Amino acid sequence: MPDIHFEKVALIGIGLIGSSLARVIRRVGLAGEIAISTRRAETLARARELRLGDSYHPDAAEAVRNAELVIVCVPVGASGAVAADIAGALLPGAIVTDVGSTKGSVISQMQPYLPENVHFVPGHPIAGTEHSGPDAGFAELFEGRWCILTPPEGTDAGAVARLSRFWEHCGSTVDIMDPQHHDMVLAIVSHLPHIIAYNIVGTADDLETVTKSEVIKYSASGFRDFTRLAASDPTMWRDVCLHNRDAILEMLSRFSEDLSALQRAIRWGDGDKLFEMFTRTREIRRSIIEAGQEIDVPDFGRHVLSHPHKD
Ligand SMILES: NC(=O)C1=CN([C@@H]2O[C@H](COP(=O)(O)OP(=O)(O)OC[C@H]3O[C@@H](n4cnc5c(N)ncnc54)[C@H](O)[C@@H]3O)[C@@H](O)[C@H]2O)C=CC1
Ligand SMILES: O=C(O)C(=O)Cc1ccc(O)cc1
Repeated sequence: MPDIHFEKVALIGIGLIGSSLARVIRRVGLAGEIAISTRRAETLARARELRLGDSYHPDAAEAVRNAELVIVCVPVGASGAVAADIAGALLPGAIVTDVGSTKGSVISQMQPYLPENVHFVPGHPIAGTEHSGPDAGFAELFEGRWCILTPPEGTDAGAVARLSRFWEHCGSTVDIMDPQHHDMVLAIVSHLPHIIAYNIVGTADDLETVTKSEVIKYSASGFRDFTRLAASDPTMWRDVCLHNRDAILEMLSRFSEDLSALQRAIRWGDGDKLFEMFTRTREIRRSIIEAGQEIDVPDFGRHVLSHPHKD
């Protein structure tokens, strides 16, 4: 039995992250009841077929009624609308959290709606795949991963501790961070790589001199890695770009400057510069592996490619 237990947990949004949470909450025994709500009737029906929860609600406010823990698992652009929907039905003393990839924007969208008598502790599991929808989730997703919490100043320490313990039972290690800092860090380590992947795959697709079938046929593992990221959910990544705009633009402008320097070194045949740079970056990879962070995305969800998800 875990040392933390919620009588009722409500999951709003039941895609990759929401359904992974439902599975691990059930497996570990973190809740007496799992209530699920999501926007589309088909997705809710699929969650029911998969037996992800104990109750299913087209209306998010119904799902959160009497829930001690509410986890909002929707694309970041929808978090304000969800907060508006659930605000009037929240249990006094409940913990309200989310899993969004951006934090500053989620806080500014949700906080104005939330009553004073709930504990708002925004969160972000640094764990995911390129798949989406309720079929894509798996209970092990959060194992050995970080989860960042960004509680606003003055948040009740007991609520932060309870939510931290919850994520630890899901297999994660928790870090507490300022939301602005979170958004800057994630812009470089997660958002930019996805944007670069979308861009390079788009560039390859637009080429006139190289055919699409050649791109597919000869794609070496480097290009394949980009195609995995570029297959990620368009709604989710549109929202990330729109909702972490400043940090992403800052990182993109640094990236462009460095790319220009690289371009110049190639144009002028400056082998020393190229060698120096490629040697420096190699060290980062080595440090990641030494820190035990080099975990390939597991194959658990791959079969869902045959179940295209429409959300
Ligand atoms: N996919 C990933 O690798 C990761 C995603 N995240 C974050 O988790 C959140 C959810 O992402 P995924 O589970 O991957 O997305 P998903 O596309 O698999 O699932 C999203 C869910 O939200 C529901 N939804 C969309 N708009 C809604 C609305 N207005 N009201 C109620 N439900 C709504 C959809 O029906 C679906 O059930 C996003 O904020 C994303 O930034 C965080 C870490 C990793
Ligand atoms: O699939 C991958 O490689 C990811 O990077 C998953 C991911 C996507 C978004 C997040 O906010 C956190 C993790």
